[in-house]
Amino acid sequence: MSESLRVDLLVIGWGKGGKTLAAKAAKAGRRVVLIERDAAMAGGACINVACIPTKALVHAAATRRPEEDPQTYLAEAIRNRDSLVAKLNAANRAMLAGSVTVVIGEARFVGPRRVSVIADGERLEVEAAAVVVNTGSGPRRGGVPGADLPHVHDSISIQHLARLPERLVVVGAGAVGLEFAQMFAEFGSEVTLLSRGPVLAAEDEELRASVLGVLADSGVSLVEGVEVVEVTPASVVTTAGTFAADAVLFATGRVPVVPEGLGAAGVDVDERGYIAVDEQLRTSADGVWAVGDVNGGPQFTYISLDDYRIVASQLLGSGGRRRDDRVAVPTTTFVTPPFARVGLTEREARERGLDVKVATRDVAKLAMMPRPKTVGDTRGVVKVVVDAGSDEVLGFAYHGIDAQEVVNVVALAMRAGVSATQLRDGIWMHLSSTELLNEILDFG
Ligand SMILES: Cc1cc2nc3c(=O)[nH]c(=O)nc-3n(C[C@H](O)[C@H](O)[C@H](O)COP(=O)(O)OP(=O)(O)OC[C@H]3O[C@@H](n4cnc5c(N)ncnc54)[C@H](O)[C@@H]3O)c2cc1C
Ligand SMILES: NC(=O)c1ccc[n+]([C@@H]2O[C@H](COP(=O)([O-])OP(=O)(O)OC[C@H]3O[C@@H](n4cnc5c(N)ncnc54)[C@H](O)[C@@H]3O)[C@@H](O)[C@H]2O)c1
Repeated sequence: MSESLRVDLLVIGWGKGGKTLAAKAAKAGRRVVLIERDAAMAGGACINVACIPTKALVHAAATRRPEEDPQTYLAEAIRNRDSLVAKLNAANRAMLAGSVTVVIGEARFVGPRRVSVIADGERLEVEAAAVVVNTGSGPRRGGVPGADLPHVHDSISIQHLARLPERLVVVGAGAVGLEFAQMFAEFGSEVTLLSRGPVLAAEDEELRASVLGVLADSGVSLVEGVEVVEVTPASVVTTAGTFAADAVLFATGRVPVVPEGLGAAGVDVDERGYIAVDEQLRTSADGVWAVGDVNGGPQFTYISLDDYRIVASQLLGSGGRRRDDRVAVPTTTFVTPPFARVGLTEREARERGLDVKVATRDVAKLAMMPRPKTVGDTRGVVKVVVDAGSDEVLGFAYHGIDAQEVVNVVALAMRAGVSATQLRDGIWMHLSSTELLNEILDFG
């Protein structure tokens, strides 16, 4: 049997941007269908397999006491993570229940704004006035011999290991590589991190050294400037020698996940295979938008959420919001302690010929921010780059506790035109990590 539906909005994929849009549009009285291909992915990657489960494991690893048995501890951490994910997954289902028609099955375009899906053994066709593609990205697997051996993992499968590997080799040192390398070292594995080029190459040297220092202290052996040649059942063969491994993680970036039938829908992709969009996230097909990782923008949950705002402004509002409205977007890599940045590095600022004032401090030496001392983690370094003429904060990088919070304050200041002096003279709660701004920005 086959059924056909005509609705106002069809969302393909249960990602952050799409689910938020589906809920808002339904609340505004629109008829909305959301199609998700995997029942276990209710709520999308972030809550089920990416941000949240990995940060739960990072926290568990960082708080393991040396006397705790690594195998038992990992098993417990995985159980706790599973229980958290199950709760979030259920909450996400509940959020759309009763307002959005959710269909579980793989969506495939069969024409302009027309999609076909097999759900519960039946074929359903959905035609919509507006279609939003939110199908995400998937891990890029290593294209070397042996990369499909059973002990070779991506960022999802490595989270479900039955036993902690004695020796783990991590290939790729982006956010995933850094977070997992340190996490597994702290769980008790012997970890080797292999990187093609220098790790955190875009960062100023003080920050790079600080992050690499904590990785080394956690027991991660870093090898830079190396290419993987082959994976064997017990090793990773590289241009810099052979590394023993009973598990291997490929953390070598992401590839787009696009629905089949983009041609039938008139939706173009770019040279990397991501759906091509303009500054309002419109695709080449009228009435079709792409949000989240699949549109080739920065791959963060909060960017997918901002993509939602851009599409919502067109479908439910006055249509003004654009991608190029984004200013001072912060990032955080969740090593322990975390490393956050917003804006320019000193090197970038100087390369642009800007006249800058720069301050760098070790967290341990910040007299006006006692919080790290009270929680027993004084690792890290903080650096700020200020325009000497305008007093504008050009860049801020902080490796230390609460970095993911402090960077948001600085990012907001940069967006709102709050000067470095105003940030320095801010009345910041004692004890908070924000207090570091009172000290680091005091150039006097
Ligand atoms: C290990 C890891 C850790 C991360 N940590 C962070 C972090 O700490 N902070 C952060 O901001 N970002 C983090 N990210 C990035 C973040 O997870 C992604 O940017 C974000 O989840 C992308 O969401 P999205 O909106 O693109 O869609 P997704 O959440 O990827 O959802 C896409 C959905 O579409 C479904 N789908 C695909 N094709 C079809 C189809 N044809 N039909 C129906 N459904 C389909 C998929 O099953 C999936 O559920 C992390 C990523 C990884 C891999
Ligand atoms: N804390 C966070 O916000 C967070 C955490 C994890 C992931 N993410 C997001 O997920 C995405 C994916 O992360 P990722 O770390 O997989 O990707 P990435 O693109 O950040 O890093 C991949 C690294 O692997 C290297 N590489 C690629 N192919 C290689 C090969 N064959 N051999 C050796 N090295 C190779 C690349 O040069 C790069 O340094 C990122 O875009 C990131 O934004 C965010």
